[in-house]
Amino acid sequence: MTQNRRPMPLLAPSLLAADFGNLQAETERLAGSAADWLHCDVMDGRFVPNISFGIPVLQAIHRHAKQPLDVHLMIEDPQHYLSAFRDAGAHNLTVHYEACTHLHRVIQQIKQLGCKAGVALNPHTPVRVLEDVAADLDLVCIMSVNPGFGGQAFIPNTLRKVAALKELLVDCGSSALIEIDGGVTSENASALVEAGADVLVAGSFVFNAPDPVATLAELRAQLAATVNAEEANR
Ligand SMILES: O=C(CO)[C@@H](O)[C@H](O)COP(=O)(O)O
Repeated sequence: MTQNRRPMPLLAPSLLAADFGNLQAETERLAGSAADWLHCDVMDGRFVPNISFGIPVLQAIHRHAKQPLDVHLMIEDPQHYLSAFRDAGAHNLTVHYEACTHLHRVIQQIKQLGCKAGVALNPHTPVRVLEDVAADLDLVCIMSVNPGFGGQAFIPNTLRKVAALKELLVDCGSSALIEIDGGVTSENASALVEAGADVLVAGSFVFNAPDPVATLAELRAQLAATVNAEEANR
Protein backbone atom coordinates (compact mmCIF):
# COMPACT_ATOMS: atom_id res chain seq x y z
CA MET A 1 0.00 0.00 0.00
CA THR A 2 1.39 3.46 -0.86
CA GLN A 3 1.37 5.96 1.98
CA ASN A 4 0.75 9.63 1.27
CA ARG A 5 3.79 11.86 1.50
CA ARG A 6 3.57 14.25 4.39
CA PRO A 7 3.24 17.88 3.28
CA MET A 8 6.09 20.20 4.22
CA PRO A 9 5.42 22.13 7.45
CA LEU A 10 4.34 25.73 6.98
CA LEU A 11 6.18 28.72 8.43
CA ALA A 12 4.29 31.70 9.80
CA PRO A 13 6.54 34.50 11.08
CA SER A 14 4.77 36.55 13.75
CA LEU A 15 4.71 40.26 12.91
CA LEU A 16 4.40 41.01 16.63
CA ALA A 17 8.21 40.90 16.68
CA ALA A 18 8.60 43.06 13.55
CA ASP A 19 9.44 46.78 13.56
CA PHE A 20 6.00 48.41 13.96
CA GLY A 21 7.49 51.69 12.70
CA ASN A 22 8.20 50.03 9.35
CA LEU A 23 5.40 47.53 8.92
CA GLN A 24 5.18 48.10 5.17
CA ALA A 25 8.88 47.33 4.68
CA GLU A 26 8.74 44.43 7.15
CA THR A 27 5.78 42.90 5.30
CA GLU A 28 7.24 43.49 1.85
CA ARG A 29 10.62 41.97 2.67
CA LEU A 30 8.88 38.70 3.52
CA ALA A 31 7.21 38.60 0.10
CA GLY A 32 9.74 36.33 -1.58
CA SER A 33 10.76 34.52 1.60
CA ALA A 34 10.05 31.04 2.94
CA ALA A 35 7.11 32.41 4.94
CA ASP A 36 3.88 30.64 3.95
CA TRP A 37 1.58 32.79 6.09
CA LEU A 38 2.03 36.03 8.01
CA HIS A 39 0.93 35.56 11.61
CA CYS A 40 -0.86 38.61 13.06
CA ASP A 41 -1.43 38.78 16.82
CA VAL A 42 -4.42 40.86 17.89
CA MET A 43 -4.48 41.57 21.66
CA ASP A 44 -7.15 43.50 23.52
CA GLY A 45 -5.64 44.13 26.96
CA ARG A 46 -8.46 42.07 28.50
CA PHE A 47 -8.13 38.47 27.37
CA VAL A 48 -4.36 38.97 27.55
CA PRO A 49 -2.42 41.57 29.57
CA ASN A 50 -1.14 43.41 26.51
CA ILE A 51 -2.50 45.46 23.58
CA SER A 52 -0.99 45.00 20.13
CA PHE A 53 -2.98 46.19 17.11
CA GLY A 54 -6.43 45.87 15.60
CA ILE A 55 -8.46 46.18 12.43
CA PRO A 56 -6.91 49.28 10.73
CA VAL A 57 -3.37 47.95 11.19
CA LEU A 58 -4.38 44.56 9.83
CA GLN A 59 -5.89 46.30 6.80
CA ALA A 60 -2.57 48.11 6.25
CA ILE A 61 -0.57 44.88 6.53
CA HIS A 62 -2.94 43.23 4.06
CA ARG A 63 -2.30 45.99 1.50
CA HIS A 64 1.38 45.07 1.36
CA ALA A 65 1.29 41.33 2.09
CA LYS A 66 1.84 38.63 -0.51
CA GLN A 67 1.06 35.74 1.86
CA PRO A 68 -2.28 34.87 3.50
CA LEU A 69 -2.83 36.53 6.88
CA ASP A 70 -3.09 34.10 9.78
CA VAL A 71 -4.96 36.17 12.35
CA HIS A 72 -4.79 35.12 16.01
CA LEU A 73 -7.46 36.86 18.04
CA MET A 74 -6.41 37.10 21.67
CA ILE A 75 -9.55 39.01 22.50
CA GLU A 76 -12.72 38.61 24.54
CA ASP A 77 -16.03 38.30 22.68
CA PRO A 78 -14.37 37.67 19.28
CA GLN A 79 -17.79 36.97 17.73
CA HIS A 80 -18.45 40.73 17.54
CA TYR A 81 -15.41 41.42 15.35
CA LEU A 82 -15.13 38.44 12.99
CA SER A 83 -16.59 40.09 9.89
CA ALA A 84 -14.49 43.22 10.43
CA PHE A 85 -11.32 41.12 10.55
CA ARG A 86 -12.43 39.17 7.47
CA ASP A 87 -13.01 42.47 5.64
CA ALA A 88 -9.59 43.70 6.77
CA GLY A 89 -7.96 40.74 4.99
CA ALA A 90 -7.85 37.79 7.39
CA HIS A 91 -7.50 34.41 5.69
CA ASN A 92 -7.40 32.31 8.86
CA LEU A 93 -9.31 33.48 11.92
CA THR A 94 -8.26 31.81 15.15
CA VAL A 95 -10.18 32.43 18.36
CA HIS A 96 -9.34 31.21 21.84
CA TYR A 97 -11.25 28.31 23.34
CA GLU A 98 -11.01 30.17 26.68
CA ALA A 99 -12.64 33.30 25.20
CA CYS A 100 -15.71 31.65 23.66
CA THR A 101 -18.76 30.52 25.64
CA HIS A 102 -20.41 29.42 22.40
CA LEU A 103 -17.39 28.05 20.57
CA HIS A 104 -19.34 25.91 18.13
CA ARG A 105 -21.34 28.92 16.97
CA VAL A 106 -18.21 31.06 16.58
CA ILE A 107 -16.55 28.39 14.43
CA GLN A 108 -19.60 28.26 12.16
CA GLN A 109 -19.60 32.07 11.92
CA ILE A 110 -15.95 32.09 10.82
CA LYS A 111 -16.66 29.49 8.15
CA GLN A 112 -19.74 31.34 6.92
CA LEU A 113 -17.53 34.39 6.43
CA GLY A 114 -15.34 32.32 4.09
CA CYS A 115 -12.32 32.21 6.40
CA LYS A 116 -10.46 29.17 7.67
CA ALA A 117 -11.51 28.47 11.25
CA GLY A 118 -8.93 28.02 14.00
CA VAL A 119 -9.09 27.54 17.75
CA ALA A 120 -6.16 28.29 20.05
CA LEU A 121 -5.56 26.58 23.40
CA ASN A 122 -3.72 28.19 26.30
CA PRO A 123 -0.95 26.11 27.88
CA HIS A 124 -3.23 24.95 30.73
CA THR A 125 -6.10 23.82 28.48
CA PRO A 126 -6.14 20.11 27.59
CA VAL A 127 -6.64 19.15 23.94
CA ARG A 128 -9.64 16.94 24.81
CA VAL A 129 -11.90 20.04 25.06
CA LEU A 130 -11.90 20.12 21.26
CA GLU A 131 -13.29 16.62 20.81
CA ASP A 132 -16.77 17.79 19.76
CA VAL A 133 -15.66 20.54 17.36
CA ALA A 134 -12.47 19.04 15.92
CA ALA A 135 -14.12 17.83 12.73
CA ASP A 136 -15.23 21.41 11.93
CA LEU A 137 -11.82 22.99 12.37
CA ASP A 138 -9.19 23.95 9.80
CA LEU A 139 -6.56 24.78 12.40
CA VAL A 140 -5.74 24.17 16.05
CA CYS A 141 -3.16 26.51 17.56
CA ILE A 142 -1.35 25.16 20.60
CA MET A 143 0.10 28.00 22.64
CA SER A 144 3.60 27.02 23.68
CA VAL A 145 3.87 30.16 25.85
CA ASN A 146 1.25 32.03 27.83
CA PRO A 147 -0.33 34.39 25.29
CA GLY A 148 0.29 38.12 25.43
CA PHE A 149 3.97 38.64 24.72
CA GLY A 150 6.65 37.67 22.27
CA GLY A 151 10.10 36.50 23.32
CA GLN A 152 9.07 34.02 26.03
CA ALA A 153 10.58 30.60 26.66
CA PHE A 154 8.98 27.56 25.01
CA ILE A 155 6.98 25.33 27.40
CA PRO A 156 8.38 21.78 26.97
CA ASN A 157 5.03 20.05 27.77
CA THR A 158 3.91 21.31 24.34
CA LEU A 159 5.57 18.32 22.67
CA ARG A 160 3.37 15.89 24.61
CA LYS A 161 0.35 18.03 23.80
CA VAL A 162 1.06 18.01 20.06
CA ALA A 163 1.18 14.22 20.04
CA ALA A 164 -2.10 14.03 22.02
CA LEU A 165 -3.78 16.48 19.64
CA LYS A 166 -2.57 14.54 16.60
CA GLU A 167 -4.20 11.41 18.03
CA LEU A 168 -7.44 13.25 18.80
CA LEU A 169 -7.65 14.73 15.28
CA VAL A 170 -7.14 11.31 13.69
CA ASP A 171 -9.79 9.77 15.97
CA CYS A 172 -12.26 12.56 15.09
CA GLY A 173 -11.54 12.34 11.35
CA SER A 174 -10.39 15.97 11.41
CA SER A 175 -7.99 17.36 8.83
CA ALA A 176 -7.20 20.43 10.98
CA LEU A 177 -3.61 21.61 10.87
CA ILE A 178 -1.66 21.75 14.12
CA GLU A 179 -0.01 25.12 14.66
CA ILE A 180 2.50 25.88 17.41
CA ASP A 181 2.85 29.43 18.67
CA GLY A 182 5.45 30.78 21.06
CA GLY A 183 9.14 30.29 21.72
CA VAL A 184 9.72 28.41 18.46
CA THR A 185 13.38 28.29 17.39
CA SER A 186 15.63 26.05 15.31
CA GLU A 187 16.31 24.17 18.58
CA ASN A 188 12.76 22.86 19.02
CA ALA A 189 11.35 23.11 15.47
CA SER A 190 12.34 19.61 14.30
CA ALA A 191 11.03 17.93 17.47
CA LEU A 192 7.72 19.78 17.03
CA VAL A 193 7.38 18.60 13.45
CA GLU A 194 8.29 15.04 14.46
CA ALA A 195 5.56 15.21 17.13
CA GLY A 196 3.01 16.21 14.46
CA ALA A 197 3.10 20.00 14.05
CA ASP A 198 2.06 21.31 10.61
CA VAL A 199 2.59 25.06 11.09
CA LEU A 200 5.25 26.83 13.14
CA VAL A 201 4.81 30.44 14.25
CA ALA A 202 8.06 32.19 15.08
CA GLY A 203 8.40 35.82 16.12
CA SER A 204 11.59 36.83 17.90
CA PHE A 205 13.62 33.95 16.48
CA VAL A 206 12.96 35.35 12.98
CA PHE A 207 12.84 39.12 13.50
CA ASN A 208 15.67 39.37 16.05
CA ALA A 209 17.98 37.54 13.64
CA PRO A 210 20.39 39.68 11.61
CA ASP A 211 18.69 38.50 8.39
CA PRO A 212 15.08 37.32 8.92
CA VAL A 213 14.70 36.15 5.31
CA ALA A 214 17.85 33.99 5.55
CA THR A 215 16.69 32.66 8.93
CA LEU A 216 13.37 31.58 7.42
CA ALA A 217 15.19 29.89 4.53
CA GLU A 218 17.43 28.00 6.98
CA LEU A 219 14.43 26.91 9.05
CA ARG A 220 12.65 25.74 5.91
CA ALA A 221 15.73 23.68 4.86
CA GLN A 222 16.02 22.21 8.37
CA LEU A 223 12.37 21.14 8.38
CA ALA A 224 12.59 19.71 4.86
CA ALA A 225 15.48 17.54 6.08
CA THR A 226 13.42 16.50 9.13
CA VAL A 227 10.46 15.46 7.00
CA ASN A 228 12.64 13.68 4.44
CA ALA A 229 14.42 11.72 7.18
CA GLU A 230 11.04 10.77 8.63
CA GLU A 231 9.83 9.57 5.20
CA ALA A 232 13.01 7.55 4.69
CA ASN A 233 12.44 5.77 8.03
CA ARG A 234 8.81 4.85 7.34
O1 LIG B 1 0.79 34.89 20.21
C1 LIG B 1 1.91 35.09 20.54
C2 LIG B 1 2.22 35.62 21.88
O2 LIG B 1 1.02 35.83 22.55
C3 LIG B 1 2.99 34.71 19.60
O3 LIG B 1 2.56 34.76 18.24
C4 LIG B 1 4.28 35.40 19.74
O4 LIG B 1 4.28 36.58 19.01
C5 LIG B 1 5.36 34.52 19.22
O5 LIG B 1 6.53 35.19 19.44
P1 LIG B 1 7.85 34.46 19.87
O6 LIG B 1 7.53 33.65 21.11
O7 LIG B 1 8.21 33.57 18.72
O8 LIG B 1 8.78 35.57 20.10
